[in-house]
Amino acid sequence: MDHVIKTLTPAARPSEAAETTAPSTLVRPSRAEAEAAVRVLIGYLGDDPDREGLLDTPRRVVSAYEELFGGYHENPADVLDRTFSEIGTYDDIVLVRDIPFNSHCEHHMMPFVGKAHVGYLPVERVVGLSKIARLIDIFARRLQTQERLSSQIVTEIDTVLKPRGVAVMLEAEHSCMSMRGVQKVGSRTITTQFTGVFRDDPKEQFRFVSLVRNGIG
Ligand SMILES: Nc1nc2c(ncn2[C@@H]2O[C@H](COP(=O)(O)OP(=O)(O)OP(=O)(O)O)[C@@H](O)[C@H]2O)c(=O)[nH]1
Ligand SMILES: [Zn+2]
Repeated sequence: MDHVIKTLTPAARPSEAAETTAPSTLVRPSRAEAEAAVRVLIGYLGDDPDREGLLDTPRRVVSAYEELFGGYHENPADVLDRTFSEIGTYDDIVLVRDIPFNSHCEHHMMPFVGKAHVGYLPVERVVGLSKIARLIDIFARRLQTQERLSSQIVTEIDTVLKPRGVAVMLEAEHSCMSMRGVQKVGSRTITTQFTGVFRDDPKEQFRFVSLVRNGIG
């Protein structure tokens, strides 16, 4: 399975956007408990957590995880709350392509790394281009599936900007498939999700894919 092309069913619901945010009833373990868990893992692997080289490792691992999974503590709507209306009569596609991202699959907690391409058809207002990349990072820095990451990006842009349509394509390599398990180095998974005009009009969908692939629609 070298290339998997998946077109998800339409209309990811707005509630899905919050799906990977920890429910408020969940008691968050302390940092000391998280570091102790890393010590247990080191011991389970067969090494000595008290040897010099590993003494500081639990602290480092928890700090790294706080950074890699910082998306749980950020609100995607905040990123998109600033929009601009001085766009003249522009109403055609805005497409940001080749946005690098890295995330972690929720099944193995191993990285999947790739590129995102995001387009939308604005209605009167546009969002700062960098905010699209920031939005991707907020959702990517959580435990994810590539499918849900795709749908969350689309749903958030659709909900906040209310454009004529949103299109997203993610292409990524999953290290749980390359470094372990089935060990298929170089296989890429492609997911797409469309709303509005991109979902309903095959010509617009084709134009998005052409712009992503060739830079011309
Ligand atoms: N659909 C989907 N699957 C994913 C994603 N990330 C990882 N997976 C898959 O999640 C599946 C988990 O399958 P399991 O059989 O429960 O776990 P496993 O025994 O470790 O499976 P293998 O990876 O085949 O060794 C694997 O097939 C992974 O390839 C993702 O983003 N989307
Ligand atoms: Zn995995």
